[in-house]
Amino acid sequence: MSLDKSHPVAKSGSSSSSSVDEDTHIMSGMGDPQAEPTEPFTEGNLEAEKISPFVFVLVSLASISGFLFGYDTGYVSGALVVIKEDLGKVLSNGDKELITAATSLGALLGGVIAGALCDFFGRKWVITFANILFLVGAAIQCGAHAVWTMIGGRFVMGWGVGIASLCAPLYISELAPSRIRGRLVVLNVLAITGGQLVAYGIGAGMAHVNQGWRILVGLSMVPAFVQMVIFFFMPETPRYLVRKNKLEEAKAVLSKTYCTNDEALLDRKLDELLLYNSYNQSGLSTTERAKTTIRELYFTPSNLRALIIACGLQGIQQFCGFNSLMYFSATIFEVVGFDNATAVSIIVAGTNFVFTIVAFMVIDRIGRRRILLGTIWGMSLGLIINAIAFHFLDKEKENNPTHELDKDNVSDWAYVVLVAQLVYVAFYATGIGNVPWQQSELFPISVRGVGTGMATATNWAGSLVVSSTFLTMLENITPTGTFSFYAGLCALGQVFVFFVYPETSGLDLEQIQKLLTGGFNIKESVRLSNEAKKGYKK
Ligand SMILES: O[C@H]1[C@H](O)[C@@H](O)[C@H](O)[C@@H](O)[C@H]1O
Repeated sequence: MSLDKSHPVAKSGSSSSSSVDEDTHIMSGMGDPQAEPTEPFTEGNLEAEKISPFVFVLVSLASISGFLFGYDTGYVSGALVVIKEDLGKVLSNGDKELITAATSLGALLGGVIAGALCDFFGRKWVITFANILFLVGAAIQCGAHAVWTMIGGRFVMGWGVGIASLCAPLYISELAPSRIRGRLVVLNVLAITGGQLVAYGIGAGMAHVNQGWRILVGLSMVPAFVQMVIFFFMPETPRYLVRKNKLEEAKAVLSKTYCTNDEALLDRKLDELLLYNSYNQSGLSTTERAKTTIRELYFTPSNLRALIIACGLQGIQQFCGFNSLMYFSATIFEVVGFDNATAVSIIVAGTNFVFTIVAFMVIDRIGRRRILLGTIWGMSLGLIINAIAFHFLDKEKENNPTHELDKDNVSDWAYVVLVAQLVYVAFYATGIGNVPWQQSELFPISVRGVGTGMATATNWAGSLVVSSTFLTMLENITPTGTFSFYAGLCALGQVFVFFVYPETSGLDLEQIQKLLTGGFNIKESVRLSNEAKKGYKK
């Protein structure tokens, strides 16, 4: 198979002057570092061909991982309320925190190693493995009669959540045709937010059922089992197969994901994948491989840029404080005086879900960067209004200490809190709630596993910090102080996105990695993205 030098990816000397080649590709098989960001896709390119419905089937099945991520992080808030003395004693706040945090901690550890596992065993087998962890974790919890058994079960499940949170979007983005890659990854986030919503709903339904929380946990085993069985029959991604030098298998998967049997087009795509995805580390010991990969991640400037963007976006997603709402919204609404706080918190989860659908519809058309720049400021706005409303609520309470007990007379400021939080959630779900999960597209295959592992770990570390400090912050610096603090962090996030996040929508994975050579290349990325979109068939 010959390398087609006229192909945009292989061609050099295009118009981008910003893409000077300062990067040195350490490993062999990494493609021509002199190559510039590429031309838009046109006729005669596989990316311009029709997309097979088969892709949607594969992606939907992979998104069961997202559903489990959402369900397993979501059911805890409902379960904690109804466990009562089922674990041998009344749960203290400390017990509740440990039960909640055990999953985030497991996910943090799972996220760190998930990328390396994916590179070693293949994407599909790691997703299968995550399901085993989901099943074992759920079984331990269902049979738990002591707090520490429950914590152990949540911890095992957390490993599954962390691994799946990296592996499912990685699988999807490596399989997806460029023009709809963003949407397909959002489909997984839609499954996450859907899983959270379902968990809240079932949790509310189980609220008065004796030992109902065991059913709530046990139900999570159904999708885990189904996905585990199905994944035995799923294909690997073409990019992973190329990496493993299984070219015929890669070509067979490509011909299924695009509606074409055109050998020339398929070969051309394979050439392009080979240029960027074949990665020869044979002959190196495991330690040498690890060292080389880490060196390549940190010392190749384009990879370091990818890492800064990926970790930065995941950091913003968590440190904007969203999960404190996700986990504690019922508590907040109870404090501001709503009678049916759990029902109100379902509205928060529902808004998160609905606006992820909005993201699904616009992420490839409008683009990741523009969506983020158009939404993060709205999160700050929602948080500031929230902070102001809490200020006046506190004033009202000072003036009328018995007001809190008067459930029939909810203050107007409580409604302002509700609306402000919904505004915040809507902006979050349209943008930063899903864009960071596009992380795989930033890294070349040689460091994709480790790079996305670091970014996923940043996400779970952020989630752990925010959820374990939120209640203390409310107490020590008041709700007004807490929400103002998060509003400030969102503003910093907006600045970060403006300066370092290039537009990646419509670009091929291989184009993006080229783009990050020589700088963040924001202007060039916007130009390439616009041209790529023009080149697609209607
Ligand atoms: O993308 C998801 C989604 O936004 C969830 O609602 C949130 O709980 C997760 O932390 C996040 O990673």
